[in-house]
Amino acid sequence: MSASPTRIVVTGATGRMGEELIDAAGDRSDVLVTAAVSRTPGSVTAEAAVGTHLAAILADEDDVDAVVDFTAPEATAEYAEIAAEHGVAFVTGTTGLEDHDADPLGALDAASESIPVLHASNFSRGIAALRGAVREAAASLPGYDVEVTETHHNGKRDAPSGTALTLVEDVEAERPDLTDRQYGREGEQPRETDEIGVHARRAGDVTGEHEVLFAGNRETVSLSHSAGDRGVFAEGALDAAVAVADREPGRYEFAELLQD
Ligand SMILES: NC(=O)C1=CN([C@@H]2O[C@H](COP(=O)(O)OP(=O)(O)OC[C@H]3O[C@@H](n4cnc5c(N)ncnc54)[C@H](O)[C@@H]3O)[C@@H](O)[C@H]2O)C=CC1
Ligand SMILES: O=C(O)C1=N[C@H](C(=O)O)C[C@H](O)C1
Repeated sequence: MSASPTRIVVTGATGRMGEELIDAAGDRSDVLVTAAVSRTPGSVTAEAAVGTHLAAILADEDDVDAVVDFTAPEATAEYAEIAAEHGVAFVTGTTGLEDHDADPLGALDAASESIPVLHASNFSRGIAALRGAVREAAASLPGYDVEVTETHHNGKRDAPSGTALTLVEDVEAERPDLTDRQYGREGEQPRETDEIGVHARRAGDVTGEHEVLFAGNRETVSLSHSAGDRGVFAEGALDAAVAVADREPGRYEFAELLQD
């Protein structure tokens, strides 16, 4: 007999990722969307309870295992706290959390004292593999210039992307000499050796592209990833929800779950 499905609540349910999560969950037997939370109008396709407030939904719904959240930093801060109050695991892919007034990163840390919490700037397995390759290249190409470029659809709110910032951190971990993040360039600005360039492009309906370029010693190495559609992220987030729902309270990493 198969195990019972992980019961999830999707926030931001009428957003691009919310819709994708509900679609992807509909094709799986290991997750069940029991409720959808949306503060903006739109139709929710799941046969699930629909509400505007996560707290009310969690008070009404029994046996929810995890909240899966792709919204906005202020919402993620609020929802993490509510999930913790109800003892429900919290999986979020929201980006732009750094230096935000609502302190979403602090809220995730606080919530992780009582529930499992997993935040990933990118839930694609391809990006998890790219990160490993980037760390390896950064370690074995000392002194090379590094430039990170991302391209996303014109509806994206934050820049640079959360994934680009994660890739920059991966490079910096191996290259402590790169202390100056250079977000775009203009005017007279010759490149300094301690710079790591970070560039964001917004155009049309591009799902998400990332490139890390290493250049030096008369050669270039380019490591890149392109997401074909948002289902890639939705699948990874649902895998994460299934994997962490029953774990001990704490912070979890997407890459570590892929190794289990
Ligand atoms: N980690 C990953 O793999 C991925 C992360 N993302 C991130 O997920 C987030 C959402 O992306 P999309 O779905 O494209 O955005 P979207 O704009 O299509 O949807 C956002 C949803 O959040 C809701 N929302 C926004 N502000 C809110 C608030 N203050 N309170 C309650 N609900 C609120 C909106 O009503 C909407 O339903 C972004 O931060 C994006 O960067 C997107 C794709 C993949
Ligand atoms: O907003 C998006 O669309 C995406 N956001 C994430 C990010 O900021 O890195 C992940 C993915 O690239 C799509």
